[in-house]
Amino acid sequence: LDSMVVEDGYDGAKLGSEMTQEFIDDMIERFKNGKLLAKKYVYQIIIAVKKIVYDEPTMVEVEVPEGVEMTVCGDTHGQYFDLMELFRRNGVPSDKHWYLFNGDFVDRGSWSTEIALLLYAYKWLRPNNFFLNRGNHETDDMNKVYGFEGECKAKYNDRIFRLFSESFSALALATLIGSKYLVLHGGLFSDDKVTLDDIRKLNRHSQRQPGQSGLMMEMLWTDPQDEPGRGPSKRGVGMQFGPDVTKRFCENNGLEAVIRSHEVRMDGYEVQHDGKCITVFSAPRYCDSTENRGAYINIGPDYKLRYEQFDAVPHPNIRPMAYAQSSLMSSLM
Ligand SMILES: O=C(O)c1nn[nH]c1-c1ccccc1
Ligand SMILES: [Mn+2]
Ligand SMILES: [Mn+2]
Ligand SMILES: [Mn+2]
Repeated sequence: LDSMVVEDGYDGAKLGSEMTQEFIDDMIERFKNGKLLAKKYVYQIIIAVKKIVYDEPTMVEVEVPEGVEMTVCGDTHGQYFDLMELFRRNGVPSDKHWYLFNGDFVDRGSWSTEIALLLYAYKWLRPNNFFLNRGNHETDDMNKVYGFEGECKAKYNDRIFRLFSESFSALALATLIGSKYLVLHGGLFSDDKVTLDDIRKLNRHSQRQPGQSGLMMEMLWTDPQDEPGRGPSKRGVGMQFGPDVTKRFCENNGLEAVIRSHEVRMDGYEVQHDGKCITVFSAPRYCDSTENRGAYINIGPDYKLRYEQFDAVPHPNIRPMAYAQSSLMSSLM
């Protein structure tokens, strides 16, 4: 890395051995204007964040101290200009304004590298008050089909995609807020006996991709259903869990609720299962087609959940999945 030089003509801020707010501010403007980062800096950012997140527990545990507000965001799916709107409405990450992004940062929207690099830059700058959960779109199979792999190759190169892929495998799978709210991308389990300790003890590094079964797959893929019990997944992967499953899990683990994402909601969020299963989704006008709002959840030291909604903003005329490799091409590669 040290021997790598910044390409000629790069007119952005310099990055030294540590991330700075100044670099982030410059990066935000560059991305708004359709510019890229120097590849050397992209390598540095991903490598630094992979190291940070690799050493985090599979379930990160965080309290909200006095004077701090924690915002939980759901899927952003490469919708960079809508993420800018969220930060404009709700405030940017700072020492007093902590953020947790609950997976599916990339794919679908065509500014996935911009979102991934911005979230990673914040994680590097503020490792203890900026949090990232893995989603089912932080996986190779989804990135090949839904645009992130193609976007990395189009804007940067294949090595950068492979570095992102390794960093995605290192991400935490859940975040426990105030011992009250378990935040994870998909949802609960086919086995009633799963406890927070099982999640803590899960060695996420032994399996880079979630596969078709097991705790990691279920945490990234399952969905709530209104009917009691469990049902088949509509996605062909995972399963669906009813209000009784959520009630038992919360009782067994001393939780007030499970906060998850993974599904679009017309209001940007939905409270289900008698208030014990909350979906939050932060990609308004999803894929430029669904007329949904976006939402995020603000949590203060009182641990009350405050829901806020926001609307999509105009973006440059690049369609969703503009860089997705055609399925034929990617199957031939
Ligand atoms: O791309 C999405 O909308 C999405 N977000 N989470 N999971 C999916 C998904 C899963 C399987 C097939 C298509 C989309
Ligand atoms: Mn606000
Ligand atoms: Mn999603
Ligand atoms: Mn998802």
